[in-house]
Amino acid sequence: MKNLIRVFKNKLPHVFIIFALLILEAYCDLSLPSYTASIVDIGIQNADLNYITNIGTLMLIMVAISVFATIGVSYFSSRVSSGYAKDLRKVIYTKVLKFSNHELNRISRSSLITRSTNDVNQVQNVLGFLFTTLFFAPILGVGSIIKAFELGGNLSWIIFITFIAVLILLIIIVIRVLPYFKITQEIIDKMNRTAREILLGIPVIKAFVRQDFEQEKFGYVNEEFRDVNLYVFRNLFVLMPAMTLILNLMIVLILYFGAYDAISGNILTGDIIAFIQYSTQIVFSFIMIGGFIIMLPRFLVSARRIAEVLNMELSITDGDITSISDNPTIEFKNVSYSYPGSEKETLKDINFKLIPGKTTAIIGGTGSGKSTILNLIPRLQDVTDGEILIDGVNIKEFNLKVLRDKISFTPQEAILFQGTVKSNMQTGKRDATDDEIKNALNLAQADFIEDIEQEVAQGGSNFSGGQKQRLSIARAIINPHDFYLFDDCFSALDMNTEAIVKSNLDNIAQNSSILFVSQRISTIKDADEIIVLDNGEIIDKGLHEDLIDRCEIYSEIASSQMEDSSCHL
Ligand SMILES: Nc1ncnc2c1ncn2[C@@H]1O[C@H](COP(=O)(O)OP(=O)(O)OP(=O)(O)O)[C@@H](O)[C@H]1O
Repeated sequence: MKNLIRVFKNKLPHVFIIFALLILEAYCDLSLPSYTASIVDIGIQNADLNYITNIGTLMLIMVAISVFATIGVSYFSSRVSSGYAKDLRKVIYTKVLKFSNHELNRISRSSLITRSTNDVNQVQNVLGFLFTTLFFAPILGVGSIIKAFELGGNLSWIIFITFIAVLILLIIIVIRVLPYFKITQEIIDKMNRTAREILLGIPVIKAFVRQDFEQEKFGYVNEEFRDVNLYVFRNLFVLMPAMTLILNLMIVLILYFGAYDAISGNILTGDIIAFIQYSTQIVFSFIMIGGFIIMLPRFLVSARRIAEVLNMELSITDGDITSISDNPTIEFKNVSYSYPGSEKETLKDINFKLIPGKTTAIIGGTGSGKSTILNLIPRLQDVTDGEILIDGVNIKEFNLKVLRDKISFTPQEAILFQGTVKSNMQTGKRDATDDEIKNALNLAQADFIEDIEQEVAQGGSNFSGGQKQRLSIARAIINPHDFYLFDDCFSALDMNTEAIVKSNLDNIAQNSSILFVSQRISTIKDADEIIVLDNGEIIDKGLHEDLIDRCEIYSEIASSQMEDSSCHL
């Protein structure tokens, strides 16, 4: 929770203003019943119109000040709560951007969305409520109790009984709904996850005619959410009528016993009216505090879920070295890797070097660990054993930004962002000029782009798979880097285009290290070193011609591709 409080610190000046306004509001509200009593007991009793007018004017002024203070409180509390929600969302996203795959596996992406939207909203709502009620209720409640006791000591027991009744009611409701607040947030996570999966899988769902099944799946979560909400609100809805009943019973009791006291001369009529007003204010304070107590568990559940994100220990930490020499060598030294929670080693004792000016390629069957090797270089995940060295220094010792600035990484899935072709290219080079963008598009053979201001839909859904690949290659080569990592991102290019793009790449990256991952022999056959990976282990390394002769797996892949696609090796 410390992180949540830290974010709140800059809101404190406004909180003090709110507090001052609340005291002003409470002072005005507390003075009104006394004035009413004076009008009844002095003004009406003595038929003194002048007195009634003076006190009445004073009451109007108090009401005006109270209204002014209420408006001020609402204004500042909405400023504080919505500003806090904005700051929270910002720190959550800043933190999430530092997450490695390890952290993203621990808190799912759909849960991260719920936490930064719905959970932050819950915190915002409770915060707004906190200022307008919880701060105000004790001031008004305690003030009213003092005033009520001053007026009618004999009737004070009625307030005590009312307090006990309200307390019992609140305890019953809190016990009944408390466990359901956590469940509600978890069901929202589940609903987001299901909806996201269905929306992303619409083409597959349609192709396999699975609409009914998916509808049923979503319907089930939806109904679960409705049932929990219904239960919670059914309990909460009891609160208001029950509170009104208690309030009315209290007024009847005061009138009944107050009448006895008035007849015996122990209390004045005006004081009974004022006593009723103070007692009503006391009950309203209880209601406000009760409402807050009911909202509190929901707030705590959401706050804890946000704190879990903010407190998440990062598995990838920054190193201190802030410079890397030009065109360094990367060396994998006895590297092994296991995914968190998996007992199996995905990579076992990997050794190879990326040398400036040379092209290295990795080939291997599905799931052999090719992408995992690539992810280790920009430290998207860290080795579990062994080390990766840059010019002899462990990559963990370098500042992450400095390290990643050296690397151009193109993942297997071509990821484009909503915006324009230009904005996507500028992800590769922030200040890329139009000419640089056009040149990169040209080198990547993305000649289908007529205008760099052309719109890119979310996820690049308005481009074909092959077009997306070319755009992501253009983005990767727009800025010179020391290392170019391509994870199977030539697979949708035809042989001719692939050859042109690779030759362009060789020209612009003459002194850099290039690492290709591919399942296609045609992509890798010209590499200076080809690494054959099988089941997480390097089974051979060398040139295409040598591997064809001596490596059984490599020659099998090569011959199967010759048969399948008449590829000329
Ligand atoms: N996030 C993950 N959590 C657990 N296991 C994973 C994760 N990602 C990959 N793996 C496992 O690690 C192994 C290697 O995966 P990797 O993606 O590196 O293979 P690959 O050779 O690139 O496969 P492909 O050619 O299909 O892209 C696979 O068995 C896979 O199941």
